[in-house]
Amino acid sequence: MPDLSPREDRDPVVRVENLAKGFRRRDGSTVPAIDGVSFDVGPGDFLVLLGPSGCGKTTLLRSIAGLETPDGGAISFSGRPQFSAASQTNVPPERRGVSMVFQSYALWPHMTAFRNVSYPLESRRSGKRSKSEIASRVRETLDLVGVGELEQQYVAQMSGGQQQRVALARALVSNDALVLFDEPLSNVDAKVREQLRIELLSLQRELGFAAIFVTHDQAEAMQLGSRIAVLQEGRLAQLASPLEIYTRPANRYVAQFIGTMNENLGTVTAIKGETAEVETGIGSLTGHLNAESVAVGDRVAAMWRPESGTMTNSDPVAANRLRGTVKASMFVGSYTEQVVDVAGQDVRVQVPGANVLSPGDDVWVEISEVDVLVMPAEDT
Ligand SMILES: Nc1ncnc2c1ncn2[C@@H]1O[C@H](COP(=O)(O)OP(=O)(O)OP(=O)(O)O)[C@@H](O)[C@H]1O
Repeated sequence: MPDLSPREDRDPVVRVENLAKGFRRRDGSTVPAIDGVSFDVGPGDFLVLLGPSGCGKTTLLRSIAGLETPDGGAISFSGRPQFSAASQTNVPPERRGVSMVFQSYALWPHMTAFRNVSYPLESRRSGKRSKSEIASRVRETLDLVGVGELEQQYVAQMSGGQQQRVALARALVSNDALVLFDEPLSNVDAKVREQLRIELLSLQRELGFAAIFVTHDQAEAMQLGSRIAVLQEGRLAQLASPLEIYTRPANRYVAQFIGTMNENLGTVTAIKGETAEVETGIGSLTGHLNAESVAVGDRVAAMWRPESGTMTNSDPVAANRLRGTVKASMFVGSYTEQVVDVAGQDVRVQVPGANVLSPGDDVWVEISEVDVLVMPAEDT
């Protein structure tokens, strides 16, 4: 098994430098699937690669695994080069010492859970173990992921959730420092998915491996990631903690992709330090300026989260107040979703608990200045 222990303390588990990969289309043009991406993954990190279909997540993950050969840049694991366009290094996947969990499980359906999980240990040339050592390691891992009692069952006879647990056991059995996940939970039903996320996180904390996890589901990314890399057409739009991505999205694309946002387009009428006043179709909104390059007269988007709005029918006090009429009011359990017509545009407000209003009610919506982000309009 390749030694992934860091050569020097400062070497991350994974370093990706200026990676690029293009695919040739039939018409001869090239799609830049990854376009100059760089990041580090430290020990115990859980990095989520997030973005819509076609943004390059899978190509990036497969390049790290060695299943795809990039055109440019470099990849190293704990200081050891795995790929380098400059020095023409390209370590084959089976010698990189990483495990991968796929959306399709990629198990052998007519083999037992035990055989599926023991295979990586038997097939790795270095670090040969005895049969009984392998058997006890396989049983321990199957127990760890909660399918110990299914060890002699054929994979074809298992539910999707059970199969994905076996696939997880197969990835964890070699105890690699890095485990890669390619949308592993998208084929299991919502309840099982939720449960597997919680278990995956506690397993990752317990075992201490670094994880890179691809998903297009932003809620999954928020739940799992210690950091999230949002990809936009092969480039890194933002790499930050879930909290930072949610509260301080780098641009309009990230803001629109993560959670729900009210977005009001308008023109900047005044700038004071980091605060900008924007004249929008629903009135004047003041908020935090997200980019230095914005000037008075520029076209921008004023963006705010539904949960940042409050509703009142008495005189409002916040800097941003909008007068509107309730269009719909839906109790969804922990909050009530209000859709309010303000000057012909819908705004969404989430208020805690049950607070159902009648359509046609006149209301004020208030949003504090710190909760409104002002971003360049073209930044999508
Ligand atoms: N083998 C290939 N040949 C040609 N183009 C490809 C190939 N693989 C990927 N692409 C293109 O590269 C871009 C990135 O694809 P990739 O599969 O990495 O995206 P993704 O974000 O993982 O999408 P999804 O969530 O749909 O899997 C897309 O435009 C895709 O069409």
